[in-house]
Amino acid sequence: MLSTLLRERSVALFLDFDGTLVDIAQGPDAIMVPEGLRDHLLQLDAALEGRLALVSGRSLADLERHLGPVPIARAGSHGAECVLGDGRMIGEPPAPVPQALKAELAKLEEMHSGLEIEHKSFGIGMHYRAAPDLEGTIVEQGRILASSYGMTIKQGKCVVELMTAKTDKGRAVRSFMEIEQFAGAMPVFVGDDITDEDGFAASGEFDGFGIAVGEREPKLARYHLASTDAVRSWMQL
Ligand SMILES: O=P(O)(O)OC[C@H]1O[C@H](O[C@H]2O[C@H](CO)[C@@H](O)[C@H](O)[C@H]2O)[C@H](O)[C@@H](O)[C@@H]1O
Repeated sequence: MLSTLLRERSVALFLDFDGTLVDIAQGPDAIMVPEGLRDHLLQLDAALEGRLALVSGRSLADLERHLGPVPIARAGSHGAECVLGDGRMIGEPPAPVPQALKAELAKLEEMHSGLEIEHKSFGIGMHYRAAPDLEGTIVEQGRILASSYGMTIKQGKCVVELMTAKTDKGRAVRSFMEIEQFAGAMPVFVGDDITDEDGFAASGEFDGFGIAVGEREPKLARYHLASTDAVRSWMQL
């Protein structure tokens, strides 16, 4: 339990969003945010003296759309945008998504029924959860587009993402750990997807560890929680 850990160590807690705090749904906008989650996060942040950070593949604007304003540290777009609880930004924001790419993706979406394009502040999500057979095609198209537009490609659960910045969740953890309020604490990163492995690895660099959530076989996590419900129970203070 987190409460036991907090009695022993000064902890910096990094929480992924989709698949960790909220259940995976059919599309990016179909998620159901559990009642009381925002208040629970605020309580946790207070108990951790500001050393809680959300680290999501979603943009910060999208996180806020689902959670409401959350004055806690958070990283969006896989670490491309990091802010502290008081709104101070860490680093520079990356480049926006090129218009020409948006136009190509609109055509691709028309061609493939079941493909959903998610427009994010600094990236694009190509979702194929509604048509899993499209995986090969979408991965291939993603590689071609990433190379033509000089973008970084990432794969997650039924999604191929193109990012304008070379970034990952490990970079977000390192950025926060350099800030005074996080420095010296033991990072614990909780996440369910492949992209969370970078967060697990970075936590290890600071003598911390990762906790994998759900059914995916993790590579670098030390512990495991079965579901988002289990995560929320583990986080009870
Ligand atoms: O890092 P996360 O907070 O876990 O965000 C990762 C991606 O999550 C979202 O996509 C995933 O969740 C959707 C809703 O449950 C699901 O339909 C989709 O198949 C998943 O890949 C989000 O839409 C992406 O932008 C995030 O990068």
